[in-house]
Amino acid sequence: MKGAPIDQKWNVPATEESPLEGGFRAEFEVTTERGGPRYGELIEEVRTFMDKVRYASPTPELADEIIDDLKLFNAKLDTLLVDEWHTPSGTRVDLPSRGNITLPPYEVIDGGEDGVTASVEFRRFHLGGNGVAHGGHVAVVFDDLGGMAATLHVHGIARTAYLTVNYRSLTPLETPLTMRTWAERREGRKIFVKGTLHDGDRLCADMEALFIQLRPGQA
Ligand SMILES: CCCCCCCCCCCCCCCC(=O)SCCNC(=O)CCNC(=O)[C@H](O)C(C)(C)COP(=O)(O)OP(=O)(O)OC[C@H]1O[C@@H](n2cnc3c(N)ncnc32)[C@H](O)[C@@H]1OP(=O)(O)O
Repeated sequence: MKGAPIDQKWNVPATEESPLEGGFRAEFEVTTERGGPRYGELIEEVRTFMDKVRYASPTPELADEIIDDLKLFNAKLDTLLVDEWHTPSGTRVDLPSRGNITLPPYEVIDGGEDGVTASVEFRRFHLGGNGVAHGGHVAVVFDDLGGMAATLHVHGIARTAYLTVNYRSLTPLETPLTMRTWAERREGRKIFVKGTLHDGDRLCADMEALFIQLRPGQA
């Protein structure tokens, strides 16, 4: 298990009430093949590049060279752009963070109706200042794994109404941390979710959030 629990039924079939077009898609196409066998490596290489960019101080000549190289890469990808529902990024359940390049990499250790446990590692490019993680990146992971806990709890798509993070101690970079998220209670479409982030026994942050289960076809 890496980006999401594979044993869960993510492939909810489309119905007339919950169509594929318009609103939030009812159907998540879980994939392990899109982007090919080395897609995870591609994402990892991009993350490493961002780590380097965050800390490098290039000469103007090197910046010119890298800009030209990046333009070539971007032109290559331009020939293969698809919509969000058909990209590997976000749907590859076999990869950390479902292969989603925008998320800090996490691996789901356990996930179901009772909650989600994941190992998350903030990269060097997630630096906030003074060697530790930016609080916004911590909140992003709480949002994604809180949303996953809500989704698994109600077997339906939910959106964040609010999310409050308490930063209890510094969150280190390049260190395997444990995040737990779970639905504390449910009132109809309202799912009250809680979460914690630990470095070993030390609590780095905790959160409380409200997710609203979307109605069929709701955006
Ligand atoms: C392929 C692989 C598969 C894999 C696996 C997938 C795994 C999956 C993981 C992904 C996980 C991603 C998780 C990211 C999730 C986002 O980041 S979503 C993006 C951020 N959120 C947004 O953009 C939401 C913007 N807001 C909205 O769209 C709407 O306001 C909402 C939240 C949907 C609610 O609107 P609504 O449905 O019309 O509901 P509404 O009637 O206003 O409110 C319903 C109830 O909630 C209450 N409520 C609403 N908002 C609030 C609030 N802010 N505070 C308090 N109460 C509130 C209302 O008072 C009402 O209460 P009751 O009167 O029923 O008691």
